[in-house]
Amino acid sequence: MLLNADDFREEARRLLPRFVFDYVDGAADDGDCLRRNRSDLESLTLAPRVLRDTTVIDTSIEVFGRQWRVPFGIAPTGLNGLVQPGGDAILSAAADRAGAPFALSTASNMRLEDVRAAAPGGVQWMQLYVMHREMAQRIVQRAQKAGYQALVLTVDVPVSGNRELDARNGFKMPFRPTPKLAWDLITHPRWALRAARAGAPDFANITADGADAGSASMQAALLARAMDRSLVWETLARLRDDWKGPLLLKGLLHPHDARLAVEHGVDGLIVSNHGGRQLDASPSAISALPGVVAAVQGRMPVFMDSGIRRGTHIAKAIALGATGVFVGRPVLYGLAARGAVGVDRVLGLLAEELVRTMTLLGTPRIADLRSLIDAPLNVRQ
Ligand SMILES: Cc1cc2nc3c(=O)[nH]c(=O)nc-3n(C[C@H](O)[C@H](O)[C@H](O)COP(=O)(O)O)c2cc1C
Ligand SMILES: CCCCCCC(=O)C(=O)O
Repeated sequence: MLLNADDFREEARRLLPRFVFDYVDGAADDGDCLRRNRSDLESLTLAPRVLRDTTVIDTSIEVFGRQWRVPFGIAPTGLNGLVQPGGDAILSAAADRAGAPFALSTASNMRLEDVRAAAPGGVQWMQLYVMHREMAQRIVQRAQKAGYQALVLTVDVPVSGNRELDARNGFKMPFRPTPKLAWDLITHPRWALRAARAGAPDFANITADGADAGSASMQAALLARAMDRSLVWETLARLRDDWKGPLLLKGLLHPHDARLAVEHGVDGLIVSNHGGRQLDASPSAISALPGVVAAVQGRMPVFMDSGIRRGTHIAKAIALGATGVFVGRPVLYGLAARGAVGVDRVLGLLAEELVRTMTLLGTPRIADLRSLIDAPLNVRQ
């Protein structure tokens, strides 16, 4: 039975070729940070209040003038077309149905304009990787024109994390079958057939860029996660000018960086260690959250991702000051397991678990969760 995010993970493991599952599920080096994300979330406790009216539970929040029905959204993940062709359109539409935001990765296999069209009424944010400044500028312009409401600059990938599982699996694009990969495909015929019908996925936002050969070298750069490492706080000003809507930084963990973000006119933060896929020595995102929240002093919303698998995890992050959270792998497990229905179910499970948690805690509104931290409750920091 598929009763929680971990069940969907096992189903995804069964249905996806090994190299795809490992790409989605894997982490950097030894997976220490990945495990820490989860165990730190698990070790926190929330002491419930009793005899409070919880007849109606309201999980909605308002972010940048838009109402979210739930305080969580779908994090940007690249190469979703590998999990299922058209993955980003499916995820985006599912987020919209759940009243949640969707963040599209620069490394999508679909053009950002097409993903936007899949859920024109939804909250959609565009994630930016800067391999090349002019190309990034064009992506920003296209995202603005297509109607993305916020821009998320990912700042924790100056270089790729060390993904040994991918190396062992010979996972690289363009896809060149080796005997090991061929066996992987033969033993997962449903996935292989669907992928063969759809054709080899590429980085559609880069190929759609139009700038002559920009494409080939930029695709290679993105594949290698070879970003522009000369990007610094001072050069953020250009992006700040180009993008007219809210600008968020994703991948911050240090309170001092949070203060710099405030000084540089950033509108929001996503405290994240990339789901443990970058620096394996990083602190868990949940343990870094209170320091960032304190540094920001309410001057902008602070979101968190990395390790969220349960409604209780969402409640804990909010109790520690997060405006809301994002989930990465769980929705990809849902997509792999049952397509759109699976994504709906994973989002639905998280929402149901959150409602149950809020009822058990005696906190009918999201703001009540936030005040848990100031109350004499057992919330460890
Ligand atoms: C398969 C995969 C691809 C990812 N691709 C991107 C990406 O293109 N851009 C980005 O900013 N973060 C990317 N991330 C990181 C996620 O946005 C997010 O930080 C992370 O998945 C959160 O951790 P969780 O998977 O434990 O929820 C990726 C994560 C995964 C699992
Ligand atoms: C193989 C290149 C994928 C692009 C970047 C995806 C990503 O950020 C990740 O964590 O993986």
